[in-house]
Amino acid sequence: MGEQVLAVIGGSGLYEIEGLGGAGWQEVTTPWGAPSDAILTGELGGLRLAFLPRHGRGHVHAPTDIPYRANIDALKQLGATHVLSVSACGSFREEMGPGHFVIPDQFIDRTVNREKSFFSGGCVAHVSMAHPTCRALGAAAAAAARAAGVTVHEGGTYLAMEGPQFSSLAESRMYRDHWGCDVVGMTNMPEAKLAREAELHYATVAMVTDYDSWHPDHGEVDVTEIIRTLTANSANAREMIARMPGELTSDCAQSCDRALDNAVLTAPERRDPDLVARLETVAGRVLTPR
Ligand SMILES: CSC[C@H]1O[C@H](OP(=O)(O)O)[C@H](O)[C@@H]1O
Ligand SMILES: Nc1ncnc2[nH]cnc12
Repeated sequence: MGEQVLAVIGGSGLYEIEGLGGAGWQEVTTPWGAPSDAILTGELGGLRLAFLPRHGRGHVHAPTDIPYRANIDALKQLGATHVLSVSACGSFREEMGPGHFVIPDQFIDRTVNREKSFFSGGCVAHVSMAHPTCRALGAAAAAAARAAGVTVHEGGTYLAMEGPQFSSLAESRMYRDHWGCDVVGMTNMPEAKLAREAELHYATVAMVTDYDSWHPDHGEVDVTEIIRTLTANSANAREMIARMPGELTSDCAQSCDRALDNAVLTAPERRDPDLVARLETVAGRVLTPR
């Protein structure tokens, strides 16, 4: 069992974290372009940690424009084995109120305008997304958040929408009443798909900021309201992250780290050498004879 390295992708409202030993911002280049920002690395309670602000410091990337592939590649280059996504979300459930954290175990991907795979013609691969999150990592995050005093809901379906506009009332009702979704956000797809392709353990902490627009007692989503809740959520997220070293285990029963076993269909002699070279970080384990 190699060393576990935790990557945290911070969402809206979480652009840096404090308390890392030997902290420094590292510029990382990737064959998929530049990541969202430099990556803050350091040590926390004996655990190596890498923190990447998904929208960049100062919130410069819109959900559609986030360089999702570069982010995952860069984190893996830095040795990440686990990726904990920390994201703001709207809630479709009365009981999942603003300030609560939800640990989804399913996603519905309604995004349409993003690069969703590292693989393509010249090296085709199909990984399973039946269980898109790492249960062990999600449970560790749930325990850390509860220890930080947060109300946590384990399990649920995250609807990933393209944005940047919020949902219409009809969409909000459809996601909630007909599709059975629990929370909505704009960024966890294709992030979760790419983490799976890169054989990383991935889980999301979806921090509720609002009731989207379906709730009869709450008005439509309002960004000012969201930001007010985001500030409190971000403080709780920092408390949760500080407790992750005590909760992270190597107990994954889903073999997230072997997701590419039997996934690559392109015959070795038909593979595009340039693409194979670009895939070295994410898929070198199965593509490059060692
Ligand atoms: C600030 S409201 C909308 C914005 O917040 C979420 O971002 P993230 O998932 O990175 O926390 C949501 O997905 C939207 O991008
Ligand atoms: N209601 C909502 N819809 C999409 N993304 C969100 N992020 C925070 N609240 C959201």
